[in-house]
Amino acid sequence: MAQILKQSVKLALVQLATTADKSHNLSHARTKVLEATRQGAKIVVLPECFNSPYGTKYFPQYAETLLPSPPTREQSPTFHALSELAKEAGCYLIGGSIPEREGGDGAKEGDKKLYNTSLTFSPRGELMATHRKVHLFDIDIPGKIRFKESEVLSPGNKITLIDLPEYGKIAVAICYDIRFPELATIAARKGAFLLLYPGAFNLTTGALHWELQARARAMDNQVYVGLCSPARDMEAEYHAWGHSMVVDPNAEVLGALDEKEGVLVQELQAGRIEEVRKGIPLYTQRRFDVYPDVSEGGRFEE
Ligand SMILES: NC(=O)CCC(=O)C(=O)O
Repeated sequence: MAQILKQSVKLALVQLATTADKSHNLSHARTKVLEATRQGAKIVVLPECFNSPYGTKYFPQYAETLLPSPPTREQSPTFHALSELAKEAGCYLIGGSIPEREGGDGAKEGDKKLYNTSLTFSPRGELMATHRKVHLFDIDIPGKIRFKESEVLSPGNKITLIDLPEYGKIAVAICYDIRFPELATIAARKGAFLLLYPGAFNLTTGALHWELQARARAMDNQVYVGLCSPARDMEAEYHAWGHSMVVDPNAEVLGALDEKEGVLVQELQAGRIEEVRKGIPLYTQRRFDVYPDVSEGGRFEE
């Protein structure tokens, strides 16, 4: 039987120090992505909101229009920067996420919906997939943190699975999406070898849940998981947790950063998923006579 990960591959997570200056963020991302590919990475991930500060008041200010695709350079400088960078670096580039403003002529500019959106480009610079964050980050922990993405953002409506022909399928979702295991399970059961989450947890939930979520999604589904955060900036309004990490199909942390800027490069081994699944054969032990098979559902188109 064909392996789920067809050949071993180096994955890089770029824990970028982001600023309020979009063009600086884009050129700095370029430097770091090229640093990753010089170390042999073929799949490179940027963090959630990698080209802007993270915060509801910033989303409208930094939003770019992506549709109809391809956008002009004026509509989306980030689309073009990522496309050119993927080509220059010769890697699959998961462009973290950016605030997106709905395109088209319909609504007035100020009424157009905003999304938190991730773009994935091929090594030829072609757009392969778009993921709009499905589960918006709305939490309120008294005395600690209140954040309501839904005050300005609209949710996406699909699961994003991407076929990288030489390696196999990956799934991309964004940060808070990781808390919803159904999404991960559906993607894994549809054949993903790797679940990627550009994300920006915070200092309250980060310590408690960041690694736990990553390892849980890996353990439940016996796949690789990568979480890519921005570096922490205590001068910014939102303090990201950092600690970007790669977890293997047996839920072991293969590598992790601290809170500072850094590039984590980790090899994902072909055959490792099968080895783990052979030892603990969840895949043949499910009881769909007792509970439903969630992977029979799932929406893949917006
Ligand atoms: N940007 C986010 O979605 C943050 C999610 C988060 O911090 C959490 O605890 O979940």
